[in-house]
Amino acid sequence: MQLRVFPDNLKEWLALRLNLVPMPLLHAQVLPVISRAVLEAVDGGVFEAIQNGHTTTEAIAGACGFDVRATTQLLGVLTSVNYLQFKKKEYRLTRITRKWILADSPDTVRDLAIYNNRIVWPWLEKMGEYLKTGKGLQYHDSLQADDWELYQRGMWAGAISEAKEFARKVPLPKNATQMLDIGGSHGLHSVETCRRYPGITATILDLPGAVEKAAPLLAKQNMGDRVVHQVGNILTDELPESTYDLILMSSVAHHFTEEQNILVAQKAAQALRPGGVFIINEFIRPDPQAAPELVGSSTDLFFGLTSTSGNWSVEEINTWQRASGLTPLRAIGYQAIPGRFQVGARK
Ligand SMILES: C[S@@+](CC[C@H](N)C(=O)[O-])C[C@H]1O[C@@H](n2cnc3c(N)ncnc32)[C@H](O)[C@@H]1O
Repeated sequence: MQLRVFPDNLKEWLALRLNLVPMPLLHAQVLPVISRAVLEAVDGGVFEAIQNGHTTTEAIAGACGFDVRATTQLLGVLTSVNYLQFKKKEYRLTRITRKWILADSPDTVRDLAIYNNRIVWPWLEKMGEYLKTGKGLQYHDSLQADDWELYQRGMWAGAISEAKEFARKVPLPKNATQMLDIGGSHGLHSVETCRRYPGITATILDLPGAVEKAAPLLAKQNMGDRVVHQVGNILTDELPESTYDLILMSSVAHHFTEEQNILVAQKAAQALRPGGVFIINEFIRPDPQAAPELVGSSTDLFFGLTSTSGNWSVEEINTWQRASGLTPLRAIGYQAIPGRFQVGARK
């Protein structure tokens, strides 16, 4: 996937073709403002205010506790990116905001936006430092209790759009019964897998701060004993031998160094039953010689900054799997999330 600018008319088309438009200003001036405006609007409840009938600028400002003039400017930005429509002095939600942002939509990414607004945004200011030192943050070591809650809710919102597709496509061995979800947090991948395959039960292994705040999210899924949390640290804890048919590690490899990922692959290999499958579910670092890809590249830098690691290529992941005695399977991409793959291997 790529970010493109579409001209509104022939004059603009020509200006773009002739390289007369200073494109870096789009990235340097326009996009940072749009990003922050969207985050503040979600966090401030602009879209829920409109859903609840506050459709004029004054009413939206009143419902959100915002200044009227500043709200006019904010709503202008949101309308320009098709998050809102403006007709007869009233704002209306669009299909983007109704499906993806409203708190009561089953597809909402709202909590990820709130996490990004409150916790992640200040991290981005450290990018210059990261580029000089190569040392990013290790945020799992420094999150406070309230941050853990925003983090876990954010991860839940980020996983909603892929969890069903994960379960539909996962190369599950026949007669599988036991799943381990390393760093599984909210457990949505396990929940959707267990819903699709009634014979399976899942254990979600995660750090104490995560389990404490993710437990209420899992409880809402009403899975009872079929999906349970286990407090632990995959880097220091041992796994039981020949126990699991499916071991998933989703969005965790980008936090770990190569040595740590090799260690996890070895632990997973010995914890799988024969025929069992180990899946690393990740954004993949694009090959710079191939076509540019927006999601894989931006998440690679983001995870470098926030975890001093980053995305890995399919080949790198397969190398860890092979070194642990597993046989790599064909990587499976997502329709819903560009740049993201299930990179599996069988014992
Ligand atoms: C980015 S979240 C991914 C959550 C979920 N798997 C998903 O795909 O949405 C990373 C998770 O890994 C957990 N984690 C990080 N280091 C870990 C470790 N050493 N052992 C177990 N879990 C860990 C974090 O607490 C967090 O819940």
